[in-house]
Amino acid sequence: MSLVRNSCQFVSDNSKHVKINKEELQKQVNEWYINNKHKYKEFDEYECHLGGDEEQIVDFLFILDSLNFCFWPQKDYEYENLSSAIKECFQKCPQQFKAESILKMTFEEFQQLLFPNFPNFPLITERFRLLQHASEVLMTFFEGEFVNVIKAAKNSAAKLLNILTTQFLGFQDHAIYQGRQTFFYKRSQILIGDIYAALKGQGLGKFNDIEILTMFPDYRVPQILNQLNVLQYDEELQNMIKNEIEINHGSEYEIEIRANSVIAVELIKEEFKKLGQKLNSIEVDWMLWQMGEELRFDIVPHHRTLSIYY
Ligand SMILES: Nc1nc2c(c(CN[C@H]3C=C[C@H](O)[C@@H]3O)cn2[C@@H]2O[C@H](COP(=O)(O)O)[C@@H](O)[C@H]2O)c(=O)[nH]1
Repeated sequence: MSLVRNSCQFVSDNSKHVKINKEELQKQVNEWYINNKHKYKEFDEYECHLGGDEEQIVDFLFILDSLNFCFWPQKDYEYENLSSAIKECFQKCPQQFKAESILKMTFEEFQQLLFPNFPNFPLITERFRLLQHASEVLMTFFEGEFVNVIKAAKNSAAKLLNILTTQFLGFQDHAIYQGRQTFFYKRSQILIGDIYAALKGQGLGKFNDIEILTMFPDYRVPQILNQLNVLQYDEELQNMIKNEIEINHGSEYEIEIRANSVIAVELIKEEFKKLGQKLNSIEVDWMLWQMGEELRFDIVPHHRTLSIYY
């Protein structure tokens, strides 16, 4: 995706607080390659829980990835908890998350469905607002069906990304760095990646240009890259993260962390290619995200930014 790659490259070339250690990166890729770390776990969690109905699976992913952000402020509730809660709703009553039903849903019903034990879950009112907004867009432009958004993209990931980031406010994940627009598009790209992975590139999951997606700049992948010294932070930034001091959305720190994560994954992909292992950026992402998840209690803390984008 040239918007994301090109704008993140500019940030990486001009970063003051974050540096990519290319030697460390090469060393890591060789280690991962030898230990087959790039054979990431296939994500087939969806089918076994949603009976393989592809429309229901993409509806589930649209809801999930409209809400898939900022879990860190709340202990004992992570991505997996949200994924399971939404899946349970779909198993009990798939109509509940159709756009028409969401527009009739009260905030209390929403909170009870997805965050029953956390009435004050971080950004919970934002999550409800984003879901209602997305439902209004589906009703207004896509006859209330997310599957019509996918069909409008005609098997192009680039087209689907463009529709998601132009029609849905919640997916407009970009920032301004030294006056320039910098694109990340984390949740819209992860939504496309999830549709592709869950449907194994078939049917509604068939994209002729899936390789245009970049990694999904969240807070877990930079965390593992920092732990492995692939991403090096200046002392001030490293101390803020070590002391779990919040970093503002849109700050140079935050943008440089996210943009250098995007570029580091591109460089990792190139190193794998030199070893004869062709991977898409999303496959490198999944490998790193799973590593970060597994090690999350034993590695340096991740950066803490309150955001609806990741
Ligand atoms: N870069 C990247 N970020 C990802 C994911 C996922 C999970 N997705 C896969 C898993 C199964 C499905 O097949 C999905 O493909 C969640 N996140 C982000 O992490 C953060 C959540 O972390 P914690 O607080 O520990 O739950 C939060 O920002 C969330 O948005 C990914 O894959 N890549």
